Amino acid sequence: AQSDINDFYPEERDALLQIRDSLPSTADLHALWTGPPCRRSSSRWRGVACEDGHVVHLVLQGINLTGNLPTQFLQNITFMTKVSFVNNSLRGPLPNLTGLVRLEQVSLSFNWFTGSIPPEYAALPNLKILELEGNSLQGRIPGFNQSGLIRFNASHNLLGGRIPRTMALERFPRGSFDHNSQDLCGPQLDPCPVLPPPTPTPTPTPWRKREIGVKLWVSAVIALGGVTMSLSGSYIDWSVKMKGYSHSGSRTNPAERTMELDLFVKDIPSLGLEELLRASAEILGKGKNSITYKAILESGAVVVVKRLQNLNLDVSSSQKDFFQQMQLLGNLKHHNLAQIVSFYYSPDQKLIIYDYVHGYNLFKLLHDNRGIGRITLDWTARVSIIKDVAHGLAFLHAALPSHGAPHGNLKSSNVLVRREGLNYCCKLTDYGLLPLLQSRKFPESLAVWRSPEYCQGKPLTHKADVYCLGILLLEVITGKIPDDRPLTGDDEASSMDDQSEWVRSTVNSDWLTEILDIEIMQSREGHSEMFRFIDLALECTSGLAEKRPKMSQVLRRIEEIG
Ligand SMILES: Nc1ncnc2c1ncn2[C@@H]1O[C@H](COP(=O)(O)OP(=O)(O)OP(=O)(O)O)[C@@H](O)[C@H]1O
Repeated sequence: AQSDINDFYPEERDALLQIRDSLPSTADLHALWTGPPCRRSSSRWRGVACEDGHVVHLVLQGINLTGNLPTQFLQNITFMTKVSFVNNSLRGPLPNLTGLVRLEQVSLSFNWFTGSIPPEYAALPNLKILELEGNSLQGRIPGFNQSGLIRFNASHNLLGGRIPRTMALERFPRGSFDHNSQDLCGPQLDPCPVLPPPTPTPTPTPWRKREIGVKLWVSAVIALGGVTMSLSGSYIDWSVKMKGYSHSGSRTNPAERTMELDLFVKDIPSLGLEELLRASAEILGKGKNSITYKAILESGAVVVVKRLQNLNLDVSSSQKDFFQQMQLLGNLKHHNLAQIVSFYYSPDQKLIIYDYVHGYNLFKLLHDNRGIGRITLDWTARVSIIKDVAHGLAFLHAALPSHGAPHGNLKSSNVLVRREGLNYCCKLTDYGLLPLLQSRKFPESLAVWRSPEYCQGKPLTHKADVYCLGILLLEVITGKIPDDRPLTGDDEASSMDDQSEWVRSTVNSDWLTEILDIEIMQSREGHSEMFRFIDLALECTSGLAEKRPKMSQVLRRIEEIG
């Protein structure tokens, strides 16, 4: 009989070591994956499970595993039944799974995988769960028809064409397929066209070669170019995303493309739309109403492009309203706002182009990587962040007095934090879009839609932003993530379902110091300020909008405290 130590298969270990040795992550796999992966039916390796000395599960989720998965590495782990790399930063093609006949679960969602879904995935005889959502996969969906398939999700990719009409795939709802290319079709989404689309005639001059008179003044971001260029090699093809409207967007007319856009940054260097389309881009985030890209232009300049989606379903505003709103927002200048550089409108596409802010968003700074290896955010930094946020919001309130909620989407992921030496500088983004999104269709997609008054069907005022600021203050002080469960969307039910419960449970503690984020609790100074901020946050999150202070008062109090 083999001893325990030898009771594993070296080729399986070697395969796992390829990951350990080639992909950085926040889990220290070098320290955690030593010795044999399996001891009969147990494993000490993080994320690995074994049976009879064979590796059967590999589950590495949310550890920021970064880079290209070695494509063939799984081939030698022939007893594998479950593989999951959900919520990492893996790039390149999906792994080869040919011959892994025991596989029951393949979960690769929320990464940056590109290329197509390999047809051999449809030949895995025992597949029960396939999760691929939230990548950048292209091409057609293969004809999955495994009778045991109980979960399938390929949404939020760039897939196109006809969804194969198999019994297995027809069992899955719209949500398994939506947010892909416009031409992905089938009974689960929009029906496919009966006739093949006509060949375009005559063949137009390639759009890249057209004279496009669009100019964007981007010198403000050129200064950041050097920093971001160092990230080269990890970008998806931005022009693929944009071709959605350049080619298939039949309603886009050439005159519109050559129209001069309004520009909000005054410096001289110019840029055509052509160059924007050629820029390589990386997806920064996908929300219910938008996808946000970081685009690196040929000049090295970096911009952020927010592509608003679903507005044609929701928007009550016309092109004129969109232009007016963008003119208003683009002309706002404040050092605590991410500057809008320009915008683009076509019937199918609405783009807002911002200055790129080099740094992290506040959500990441507060919550990512808690535990070993985390860089803590001390109290001084938090006070300076709170002040910047309050200045940015107070400016918006003064500049847009007639707007319901001038920011409308204040939350920690929309606070961009740049480190400047020992100091932090924050810029608010995603502001001013409420008038363009007047629908209850996606009730969780704007922060003000979680305020008590909205949930009770009442109109939104500046006080809804104050409410969001109160939530943000509590998040900064307690380190707790605000309740983000989707609302029901049904007025009566959702009136009970705003974030008030989260506020109460967050501050409801017998020992006041227990509510402080552990990272600031240990600081020797500042406790009385922390509690004064909590008092202010509670006033800001009052269930009654009229009881909340005005933003100008909030700013004054923050200045007094800090
Ligand atoms: N101007 C910018 N500069 C740098 N990073 C940005 C900029 N704008 C947005 N980002 C980053 O892109 C991410 C995605 O933005 P996006 O607004 O789509 O996401 P979100 O905040 O998660 O969702 P929502 O659509 O509800 O605001 C943000 O979390 C932020 O970190």
